[in-house]
Amino acid sequence: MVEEKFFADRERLTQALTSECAQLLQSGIKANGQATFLVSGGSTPEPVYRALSKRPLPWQQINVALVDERWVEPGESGSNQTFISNSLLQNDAAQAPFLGMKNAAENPAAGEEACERDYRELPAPYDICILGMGNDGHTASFFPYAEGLDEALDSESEQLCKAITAKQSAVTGAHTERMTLTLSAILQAKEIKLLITGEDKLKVYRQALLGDDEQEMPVRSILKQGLKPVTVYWAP
Ligand SMILES: O=C(O)[C@H](O)[C@@H](O)[C@H](O)[C@H](O)COP(=O)(O)O
Repeated sequence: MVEEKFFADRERLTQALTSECAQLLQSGIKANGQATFLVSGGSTPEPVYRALSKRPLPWQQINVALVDERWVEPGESGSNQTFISNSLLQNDAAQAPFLGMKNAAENPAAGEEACERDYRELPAPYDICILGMGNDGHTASFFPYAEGLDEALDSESEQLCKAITAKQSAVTGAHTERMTLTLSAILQAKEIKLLITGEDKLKVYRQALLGDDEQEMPVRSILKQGLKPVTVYWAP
């Protein structure tokens, strides 16, 4: 259940995805009085967030929440909370309620319970979940062979948030301690949108489609789950 939307350039991808998200959030609000928008960090979705922030939507009724986070304080390098504040939560969207993952605990494992409590308050099913993918085949904070990955990928788990210790790599840098939504939380989204750009990531994506080992390429857990449709957005 993977639909591919491939574009000639990034501008067109941004325009199309921005309009789709705006429409989906509006229909969520129409149906339920509010909507939930799950957002990933990363450079790929940034233009979409910036464009969406200028859309005159009823942002007070749109709950924005993180898909994953590095265990750093807001304002420090790598903070997805800060990235989302600076990209999406600007202009009209500055009024949107926001839920982050980083809390006062010393590390993600110690912060997992409090994070779980916070996310239980988030209205579900979620309207949209935006995911990215790294060249190592990770998505959210599902990193290859990470500690906590098996539990995070258990689609029958009732847990929404999971602490992850990634293996240090060029992709993680120093930020190996993470919090992530679990696969079962992501599958509570009505729309899962995986954003990738460039030829290298296209190759990684195609390679992910060919195999089954989720530890090796955890993005497979999203692409191969067969429970919820996933749309892959790509531009060169
Ligand atoms: O916080 C993050 O970095 C993410 O949530 C992560 O999963 C991201 O989506 C990919 O690493 C792709 O990142 P780029 O879009 O920067 O390539």
